[in-house]
Order: sequence, then structure tokens, then C-alpha cells
Amino acid sequence: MLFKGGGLPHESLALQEKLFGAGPDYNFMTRIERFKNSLVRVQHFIRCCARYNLHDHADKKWFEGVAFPNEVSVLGPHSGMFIPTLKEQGSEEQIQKWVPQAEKHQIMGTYIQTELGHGTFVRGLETTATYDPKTEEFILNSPTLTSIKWWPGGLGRTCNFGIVMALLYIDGKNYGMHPFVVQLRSLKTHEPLPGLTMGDIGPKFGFDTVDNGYLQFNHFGIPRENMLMKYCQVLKNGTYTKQTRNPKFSYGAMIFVRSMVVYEVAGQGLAKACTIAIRYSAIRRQSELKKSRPEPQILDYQTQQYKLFPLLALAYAVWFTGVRMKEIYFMVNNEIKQGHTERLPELHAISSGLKAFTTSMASWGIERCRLACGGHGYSAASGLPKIYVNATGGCTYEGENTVMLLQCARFLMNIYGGVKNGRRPSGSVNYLGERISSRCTLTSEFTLKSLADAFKHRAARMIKEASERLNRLQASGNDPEDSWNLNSVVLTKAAEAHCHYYMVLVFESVVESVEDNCVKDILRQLCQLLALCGIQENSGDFIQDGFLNNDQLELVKQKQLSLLSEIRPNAVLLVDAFEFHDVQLGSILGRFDGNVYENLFKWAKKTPLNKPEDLIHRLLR
Ligand SMILES: CCCCCCCC/C=C\CCCCCC(=O)SCCNC(=O)CCNC(=O)[C@H](O)C(C)(C)COP(=O)(O)OP(=O)(O)OC[C@H]1O[C@@H](n2cnc3c(N)ncnc32)[C@H](O)[C@@H]1OP(=O)(O)O
Ligand SMILES: Cc1cc2nc3c(=O)[nH]c(=O)nc-3n(C[C@H](O)[C@H](O)[C@H](O)COP(=O)(O)OP(=O)(O)OC[C@H]3O[C@@H](n4cnc5c(N)ncnc54)[C@H](O)[C@@H]3O)c2cc1C
Repeated sequence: MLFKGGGLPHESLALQEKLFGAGPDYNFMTRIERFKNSLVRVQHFIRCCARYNLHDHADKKWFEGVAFPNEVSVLGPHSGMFIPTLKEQGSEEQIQKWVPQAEKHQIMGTYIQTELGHGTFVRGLETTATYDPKTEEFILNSPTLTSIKWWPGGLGRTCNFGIVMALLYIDGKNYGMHPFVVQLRSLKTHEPLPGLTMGDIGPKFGFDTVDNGYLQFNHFGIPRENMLMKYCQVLKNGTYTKQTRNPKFSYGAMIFVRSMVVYEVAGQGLAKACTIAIRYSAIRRQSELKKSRPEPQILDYQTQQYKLFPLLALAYAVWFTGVRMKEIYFMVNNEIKQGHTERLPELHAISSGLKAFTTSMASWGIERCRLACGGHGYSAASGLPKIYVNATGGCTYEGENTVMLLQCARFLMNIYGGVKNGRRPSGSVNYLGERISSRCTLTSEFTLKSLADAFKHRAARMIKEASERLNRLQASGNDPEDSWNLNSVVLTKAAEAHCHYYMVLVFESVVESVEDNCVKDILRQLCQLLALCGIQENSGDFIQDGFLNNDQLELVKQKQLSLLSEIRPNAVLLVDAFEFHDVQLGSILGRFDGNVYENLFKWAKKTPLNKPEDLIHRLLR
């Protein structure tokens, strides 16, 4: 109950739905079968929402976790981007018009921004929306090959609506990127409307159950009322008005999804992979530890613990950080709604940074879990390939990770520059206003405070050095843009150090808040392990300025190893605490009942290659 709290009733309801738990095995389906099967579950999910009166977004999420295990359905872009953008960027009238239809799934939408030629560089997008005061329409057009919209989830076959990001032109003047609600397909025939060329972009690394699509506009007219007008308006006569608000408000949908991805994608993905690998390591026996004794569980090998327990600690850390990220998002978004925009830059920076930092760590961690499962980890029956291909998409979508780290670094450089000019930082960066201690106080006790302080020191130093290096590059004659590029590796590392510190701090605060002493002790061990592994893996960063000395590094190593033995008795319980149902794990290796071998054998017998098939038989005869 540490993790799920109020969500359990909805999860249990979903688990009662036969259509979700049973059915054909995902691994034996072709892409088209996977897509169709997902659509069947989407329709059933929609019926369940009506039957069980599920309106609240969080309640639906619990349900979705069972209905679409380890995959994104077309409901992802609809409920994660289309509806939130309508709500955040639409006027009251527009919200009244579209949101109820969208929430009842009478219209299905997606978020259409990326183009063939540009994804990262939003200001480089080329799709135009030209206002015609005579017809009171915006004419959407794709002027070049590279302006064809490319990637939006659900665009290929499913969605009949979309929010299209396009450059607004009035009277020949470019007003920049704006969001437009566009009907794409007939509500009767589901055919694309005339003036639109659209379809699926083809097979991908993962995301098989989503029809990511392309869309080309050929002078396609939409009513004036379809530009989302909360922040900017185009009047009938073509007059453009805007509130004196931050132009980056039109990027709001991206901040929302980035904030959610930390928990939904990185936290969940890594926790599932750890559950599978640790449960399996308690079942699998191999080799000899002692002569003439039974083969040990592979989880008893120190090297196996060294592979998996730091990932378990990381899974807890990312999970807690994801929960905190969601809270911050809703808090700051409420402030923004009330006109207080001061914390928007910080929200953008921390959501960009954490999205990048945690999805990269989770992808790397999921792959290590697979390796830790040996041969059976390589089988689709482990469930790990599916978890990996879907989670690793999070490193790219919603802002490619390097680019996101650089956005975070940009904020850190601004703040650090301000501190140099006497401004006091606050929130997640308040430590940049503190004096950096030059010596580490770490002792063999390894208090969580002293560990967090070590990460604070590392982040503050790396940010300071990145800023000073930037200044030096400029002082030696490089222009600001070249200096930035020549410093960008250092900048991304500074941003990572900041995010790492943030994650350790969140974990520490969770441990401190736990009242049950037994749980607290176990979580403290995990938090210590997370921090100690972080120090060891990045030891250069901690010793470079003499902050940590060799004796302290030796202590770090010793404590790390002793924690492995201390965590071992609780390891399986610690993954059970995530409370993933077998349906959600989709893994034979990670089954709760531990009945791995019998089920692997049953599963292999079902593989389609074992069925009589004429052509294969003839070729082999
Ligand atoms: C319930 C939801 C669950 C969700 C769970 C997820 C499950 C999965 C579901 C669906 C799966 C897939 C969804 C994927 C959807 C997509 O991928 S949609 C497309 C996303 N595209 C991107 O993310 C593009 C990335 N690029 C950008 O964001 C920007 O172009 C850029 C930030 C890289 C640069 O923007 P630009 O306008 O050029 O800005 P700069 O000149 O660099 O900076 C100017 C200042 O603006 C600040 N800023 C930038 N972005 C924001 C922002 N979003 N908010 C606030 N402020 C921003 C920037 O820091 C600069 O500030 P200063 O001048 O003060 O330094
Ligand atoms: C599974 C999936 C789902 C998606 N869903 C949607 C969707 O629903 N709607 C939608 O609109 N889009 C969607 N996208 C598109 C996605 O948002 C973009 O692919 C993403 O933002 C990355 O942009 P890009 O493809 O242009 O990468 P690129 O920018 O071309 O990245 C390639 C390389 O260039 C580097 N690079 C680029 N710019 C810089 C820079 N300024 N500084 C340093 N390095 C740089 C990157 O770090 C990277 O290594 C989806 C993508 C995927 C993979």
C-alpha cells in the first residue's frame, strides 16, 4: 500500500474485465494484429468508463494500466495531450464545445506538432495557417516536403481530430506558432477530409499499438473559431490580440507530458523491470557457491546483487521523484492560472531535466535487468523487450533528452548568473545561493543528509564551472551561440548533476517522512545505496576538486558492498511492494507464483512457428 493507495479499487475493477487479462499473446501477433487488438481493448475501455462512471483522469489511469500493459494506446495522445491542450489553451466557449465530446470519446484527437524536417526546433516548423477575413477561415497548408506532419500518435488511422501547431499568418505577417483544432476525418465514414493526405508512418522500434502518422495539408480551410484562443485571439476582421502573457504558454502541453513521463514512463518501466529481474533471480538457481551444496539462487551472488539492487534503489528514487514532479506541475500550473507566472521557467527547467535524466537512467536500467536474467531475459517471454522498447521512446519524444538537458542547463546558467549579480535563488535551485563547502563531511555513518550534501556540492561546482567556462569562451572571442555549443557537453553534465541531486533529495525527504521505523530503516538503506552508487559511478566529479579523498572513496565502496547483504533478505518484498499484477508485468520470468519453467515450456509450445505451416514445411522437407 506504500505506492497505490486509493488506486487499488479501480485496478481491481479492471482486472475483473476478462477482455483485458486474457486473449491472444502479444508476442505472437503481427504488428497489424497488435494494433487491432489494442483498438478492441480501447473500445472496451471506453465502455468500462461509461459503465463504472470513470471520469477522473487518475481513476482512468489505473484502469489503463491494466487494459494496456507496458504499451501506449491511442488513448495516450488523446487523454495525455489533446484534452489537456484544449483545456489549457482553449477559451471557455471552446472548452465547452470540445472537451465534453472528447471526454466521452465521441471525438478522438491527437497532438500534431512534429514535421518531417523538424521536431526539436519548434520555431523551425513550416506548416502555415493563413487567415482569410473574407471567408473567416484559416487556410492550413504544407508548403514543402519537410513541412509534412510526421509522428503524431493516433494520426495514421484512428483520430478524427487533432490540435495542429502551425505558423499563423495574417496579411502576410507571421505571428509565430499557434494551436488549431482541426477535424481530420468524417465522423460518418471515418475517411480523411478532402484536402488532407494522411496515413501511418510504418513500423517502429516499439509503439506497435499506436498508429503514429503523417499529414499533408493542401490549402485546407477551418473556421476562425478553431484557433485555440485563451491567450491570443484573431478577430473576424483579422485583428490579432494577445494577453501580455508569456509566449511560451503555447508550449504548455509539452511541459505537462514531460512532468508526467517521469512517473508514468521512467518510474513504472524501471520498477516493472526490477520486479521481473529480482523475482526471477530468486527462482533461478545456477552453479555452485560451495562444493556439494545445492545450487544457490542467483540472487545470492554478490555480483547479481551489485547489478540489481542499485537499480531497485533507482526505481524507488525515480518513482518518488515522479510523484513529486506531478505535484509540482499541478501546484505551479494552478499558480499560473491565477496569473502568477514567476515559477514557469523553473517548472520548464525541472520537468525538462528530470524527464531526460530519469528516462535515460530507466532505459539503461531496464536493459541491465534484461542482461541480469541471462538467456531467458532475451526471450520475449521475459516481458523485458516490450517494457524496454516502449520506455526508451521516452528518451526521444516530448523533447529529445540532450536537448532537454540543455534547456535545464540554460535555466541553471541564468540563475547562476543572477546569483553572481546578487539575486537570491529559490525553489529547486536555492542551493546555488549557498557557500560551497570545500571538504566533504562524509563518515562511515553515511547519514542521508551528508550524502545529499555531497550531491549538492557536486551540482553546485559543476554549474559554477560550466558558467565560468561559458564566460571564458566568450571572453576569448567566441560569440554567445558558439560559446554555448562549445560548452554544451559540460552544460549537459551540469544539468544531470542538478537532477541527480534533486532525486537524492526527494528520496531523502520521503525516508524522513516515513513513520514506521522498520520501513524507514529499509528505505534508508535503499537511499544510501542509490547515493553511494551515484558517487562511485561518477567518482571523478567528487574527487576532481578534492572534495572527496581516496579514504572516503574506499569507505563508499565498503558500505556499498555491505548494503548489498543488508538489502538481500528484503529484496523480493521490496519489488512485491510495487504491487504489479501479473497482467501488468506481462512476464513469465516475473510471475508472482514463481512458476517459471513450467510456463516457459507451455509458452514455447504455443509459438506460431510450431504450428503446421505449408510453406515452411515444403522448404524444409
Ligand atoms: C496523463 C498523461 C500521461 C502522459 C504519459 C505519457 C505516456 C505516453 C503518451 C504518449 C506518448 C507520446 C507523446 C509524445 C508527444 C510529442 O512528442 S509532441 C512533440 C514534442 N516536441 C517537443 O518536445 C519539441 C522539443 N522542442 C522544444 O520544446 C523547443 O523548441 C525548445 C525548448 C527546444 C526550444 O524552444 P525555443 O522556442 O527555440 O526556445 P529557446 O530559444 O531555446 O528558449 C527561449 C526561452 O523560452 C524558454 N522555454 C522554452 N520552452 C519553454 C516551455 N515549454 N515553457 C516555458 N519556457 C520555455 C527557454 O527556457 C528560454 O528562456 P530564457 O530566454 O529565459 O532562457
Ligand atoms: C514514439 C514517439 C512518439 C511521438 N509522438 C509524437 C506526437 O504525438 N506528436 C508530435 O508532434 N510528435 C511526436 N513525436 C515526435 C517527437 O516529439 C520528436 O521526434 C522529438 O521531439 C525529437 O525531435 P527530432 O525527431 O527532431 O530529433 P532531432 O532534433 O532530429 O534529434 C537528432 C539528434 O540531434 C540532436 N540535436 C538536435 N537539436 C539539437 C540542439 N539544439 N542541441 C544539441 N543537439 C541537438 C539531438 O540531441 C539528437 O541527438 C514522437 C516521437 C516518437 C519517437
